[in-house]
Amino acid sequence: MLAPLPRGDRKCTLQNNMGLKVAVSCTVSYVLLDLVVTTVLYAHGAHLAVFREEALNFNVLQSTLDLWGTVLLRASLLLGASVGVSWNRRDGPPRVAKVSPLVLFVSLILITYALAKLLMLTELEPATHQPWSLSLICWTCASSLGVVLLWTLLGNQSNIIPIGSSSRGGEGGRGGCEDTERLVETAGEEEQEVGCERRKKEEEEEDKEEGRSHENSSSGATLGRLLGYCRKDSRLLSVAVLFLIISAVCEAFIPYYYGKAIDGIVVHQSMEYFAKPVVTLSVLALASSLAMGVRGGVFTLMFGKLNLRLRNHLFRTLMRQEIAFFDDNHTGDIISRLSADTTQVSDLISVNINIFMRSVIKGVGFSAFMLGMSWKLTLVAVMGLPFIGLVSKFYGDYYKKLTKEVQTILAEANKVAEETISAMRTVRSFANEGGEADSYYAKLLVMFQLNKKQALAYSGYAWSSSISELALEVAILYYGGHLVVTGQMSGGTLISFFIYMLELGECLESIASVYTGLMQGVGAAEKVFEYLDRKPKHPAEGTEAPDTCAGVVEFQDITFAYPTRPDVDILKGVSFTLRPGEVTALVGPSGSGKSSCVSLLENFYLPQKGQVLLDGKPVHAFRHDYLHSKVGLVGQEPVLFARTLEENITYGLTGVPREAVVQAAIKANAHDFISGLPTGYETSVGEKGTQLSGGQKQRVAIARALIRSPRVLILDEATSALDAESEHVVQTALNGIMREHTVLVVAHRLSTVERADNIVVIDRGRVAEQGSHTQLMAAGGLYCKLVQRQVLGIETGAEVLNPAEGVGGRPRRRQSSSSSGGGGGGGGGGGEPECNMNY
Ligand SMILES: Nc1ncnc2c1ncn2[C@@H]1O[C@H](COP(=O)(O)OP(=O)(O)OP(=O)(O)O)[C@@H](O)[C@H]1O
Repeated sequence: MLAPLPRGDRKCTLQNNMGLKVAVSCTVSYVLLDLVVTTVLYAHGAHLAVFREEALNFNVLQSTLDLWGTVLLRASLLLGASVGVSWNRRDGPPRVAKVSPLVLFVSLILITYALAKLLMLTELEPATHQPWSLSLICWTCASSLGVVLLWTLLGNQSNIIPIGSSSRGGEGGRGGCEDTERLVETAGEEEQEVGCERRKKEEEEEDKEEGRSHENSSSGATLGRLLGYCRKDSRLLSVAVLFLIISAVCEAFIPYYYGKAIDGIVVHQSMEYFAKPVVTLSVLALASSLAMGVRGGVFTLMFGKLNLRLRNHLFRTLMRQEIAFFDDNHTGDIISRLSADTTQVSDLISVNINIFMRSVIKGVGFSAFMLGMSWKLTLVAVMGLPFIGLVSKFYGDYYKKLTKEVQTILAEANKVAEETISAMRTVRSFANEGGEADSYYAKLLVMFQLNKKQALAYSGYAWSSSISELALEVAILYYGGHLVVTGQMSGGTLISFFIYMLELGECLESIASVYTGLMQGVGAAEKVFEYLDRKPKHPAEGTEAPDTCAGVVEFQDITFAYPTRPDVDILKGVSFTLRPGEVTALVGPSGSGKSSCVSLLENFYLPQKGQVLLDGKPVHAFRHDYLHSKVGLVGQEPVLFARTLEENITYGLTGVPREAVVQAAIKANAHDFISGLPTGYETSVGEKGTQLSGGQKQRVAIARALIRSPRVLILDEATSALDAESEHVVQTALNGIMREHTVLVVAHRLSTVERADNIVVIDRGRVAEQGSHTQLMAAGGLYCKLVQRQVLGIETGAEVLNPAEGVGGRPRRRQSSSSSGGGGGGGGGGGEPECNMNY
């Protein structure tokens, strides 16, 4: 038994039923109207005896009885569809929609036939002398188009089928599944599921449709915005457009004068008649080629300017984004927007719009000339064009679908290649070159299968389009020949007409191909604008820049989750203080949140609760450059840039004297190895500093931090990759300067931890305990257990730790560095006592 429909659903059902009824009654009325009008026009009013007369003496060249007959075909198509959708409200409309292309094809044939009839009838007497027949032909064309419209209307009823007949429900058309579940009390669960599945599919289809129509409307807006982007070059653009118009107009006249020249020889047989058009032709060709050259140059210049502006603007916008944006977006995607998409966008203006405008102007000019020369031949050409268009569209859609699939697979293959090549050392150390090559090859094979389909589709397309073009050309030649023979046209005009037609075909082809380019360009522009419009969620808008900075840092009741995983709190109510002249060590198991504390102090992210204060003010309140000159960071795996050592040390600073660079390098124990290099401070370090050892990289990174004389110095495991000797010297240097700074060390070495004034033990995002080494050892808490286990090898039952982790939570560096290749092993040779290994 069915429960009563909720009021909203009932309203919707009624509306949908109404829609279907309206569509069906419109169709039936239209069929009646078509029948009456066609009969009246055929019978020249009420002269019905004509049916009998023409049926008995039918002559296809003179009679319009066959044209009247087309009304029967139209009526049966529409009545059949109406009965179908009324009979089966659920499946009828989709079936009707499915055969829409066929109905369009039939309608085109009807129109073509009507136009052919017009040509046949005008062989007897001019069309103006046969008003009834002319009206009948016009009506047949119009009513055939009407069939397409009504067919679409009936097919669209699939989107608004009432809930009761197992379609979508709810006032807004959403949530149909839930609504139907409420409706059906006794229906089997299985049936319900099937219904829901179908409705989901329908919803998806509709979403796609909505997406497509939205795409169309937004394409115009994007194009407009892009043109607005070129406003600065509006003068240049107007020059380009002016020359484009000049060259297109000149080109449009050229075939006309070809015909005149031929007539001069063939018809007039006089050099005078021949020379005039040849001179005009030459002038036109010269003007057109000159204009074309200027136009091409100016458009290319515009391409360069637009590209420059877009890339510059986009890169600056990217630089402003918050760190979470880069956590969330794949580097490859960002780079592809910066390179491929911006190129496509500039192409859109410089190539596609250029060709599109040129083709449209030329096309209009050619059509006007063709009409002027012979409306009859133009009609024959017009009759063929829709069929060629239909073939192109059919194959074009299929080809586009295949291309999309190929691109998806290609992107996947590129991902494999990118990942493998960027991790080549790891791949080599696991001897997995073959495995990676195989997985790349597997992706390529899938692509090749699609390429085969593409090849097949292309042959089909090339064959059918060239056949249909050839058929049209033959028809034009045949009918044109007839016109020339019957004296309705000169031979020269036929040749001009033929050239025009071929050129028009080229114009239409380039409009079609440029349309794809335009749409791709618009798509790329939308992606670029999406980045350009993106407002950073955590903008660097602080303004504070006090003259003095004491360097007191307070973490006040911090609760923090990464924006990419907002549900997982990494830090939960963390509070501790860093004081000037003191070294604070952060220790704890891996993943406990130590580096996250560093990121918050660097203002990379905003905490959800609490705040990080520098001298009593939140870190985000400081001016971006000020904060980062007062807070220096030596990261866990310092990243160097593919520049010289000096440029790396002075990174982000300008006008730094060499002495300052050397001083910083001396403090970081980097000066000796740098001066030992053949080109010293001018030595390039290679991509990400791969031409240096891990220890050297870290010393350069320390120098980079020290050169700014920061008040707060963060050392995130900074000394872990140094050999014992280097570490000792760096440590001594750091000890010297530590008293001048507030130091936060994410510590992994017992020596560092022991020396710290304050040790903050973080466990699972909370401060487990804090104090000096002696205090914490005496307390016998987590810290004591960690130290005992690591130093003495005593099993303490501190299950919070992974056996491979230490005080700092990191796996033993010696093991990990060897497997990660250049990660940081260079200077980190053996020779350290066991208690000095990573905790
Ligand atoms: N960018 C990020 N997005 C989402 N989650 C992250 C991100 N960075 C770190 N995490 C998660 O936050 C948690 C804490 O990471 P964090 O790097 O702060 O730990 P840690 O104590 O420094 O560990 P380790 O000693 O191994 O470096 C981990 O569970 C990690 O998976």
